Amino acid sequence: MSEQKALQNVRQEIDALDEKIQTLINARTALAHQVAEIKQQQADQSDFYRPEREAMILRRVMERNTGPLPDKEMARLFREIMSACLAAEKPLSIAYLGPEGSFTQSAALKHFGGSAELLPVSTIANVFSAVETEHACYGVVPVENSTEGMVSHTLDRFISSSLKINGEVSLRIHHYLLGKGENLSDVKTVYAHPQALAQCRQWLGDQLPQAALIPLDSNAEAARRVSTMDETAAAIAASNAAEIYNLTVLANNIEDEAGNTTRFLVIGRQDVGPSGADKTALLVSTKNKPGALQKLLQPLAENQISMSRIESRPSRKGIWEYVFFIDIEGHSQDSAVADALAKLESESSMFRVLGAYPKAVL
Ligand SMILES: C=C(O[C@@H]1C=C(C(=O)O)C=C[C@H]1O)C(=O)O
Repeated sequence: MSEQKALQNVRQEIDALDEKIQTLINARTALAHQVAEIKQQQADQSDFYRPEREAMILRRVMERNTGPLPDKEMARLFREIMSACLAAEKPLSIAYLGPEGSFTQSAALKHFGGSAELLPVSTIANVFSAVETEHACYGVVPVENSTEGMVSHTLDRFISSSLKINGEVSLRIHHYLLGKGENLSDVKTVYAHPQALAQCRQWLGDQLPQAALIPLDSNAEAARRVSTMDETAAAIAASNAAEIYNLTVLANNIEDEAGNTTRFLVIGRQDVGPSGADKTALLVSTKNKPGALQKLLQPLAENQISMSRIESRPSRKGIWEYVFFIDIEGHSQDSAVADALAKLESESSMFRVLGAYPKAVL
């Protein structure tokens, strides 16, 4: 058989498979439609978007995958199929810390897929407000970076908000230096979010020791601003900002830490059920007396629940009063967790479950 003929045969097989895949995707969409109809009839009008169900589906896709397509790639495709199925029933609007081209946009896309309607919002506080006022179904905000630690604006906003944490997204962060010219040596001023400036501190010190470093609200805002300036200005931003704002890449992967990762939270108004691999976030405060924090955390140790993070923030109610943000493994409805939380609540002066949600899958 000639090579040409062999190629033709394989392509015919691909075409036949594509047809089957397409039929199956439409059959799946029809089933998702049935689910939506049942949900519509229910008295409590339960939420159309179910993060725990989606997480379980994606984990199962990865578990049963035998390749040759890698697990993550396969899960990404299913992420898109679910995104499209859901959008056919109820388009989800997602407010995120913009502007367009921000890392938070990439996180929102990674979590909700390409069929969600993404709404850029200018501050973290406004992402919360957009969801609180029901202008958006969900919101996405950064919460911590592996190099620079927590994003305090996000934690603080939870103190005054009744929104829940409905999910998390983990995103590997690569920073790019974007400018108008061709040469790094022309750059005299670098604009970026303070976190990005901090994450690239060493590189900037080595490569651009004379440059002025100007903090702005976001990296995408820095890229937008630099697009209106001359070749002496540069921005630190994500690679997609280069296309959006028509800038050239002067240097890539300029972050100091090789594993630089940011964690984002999905915020919403619903309570999410257990998915089998979950986290619970708590907001607690305790009386300011010796040993109080230790006593507060005792029930977690007794129930063998691991705490993955604890942050303290001023309560803003009185000076030297603090609240604690605590992340634990497991879902607040799991019996060992529920038991520990009941004890923890009785030891605290303020106690709230900020959310129980599936661990990031992708
Ligand atoms: C179909 C459902 O609703 C939504 C769509 C899903 C899907 O396409 O698989 C999964 C969970 C929900 O976000 C469901 O609840 O099962």
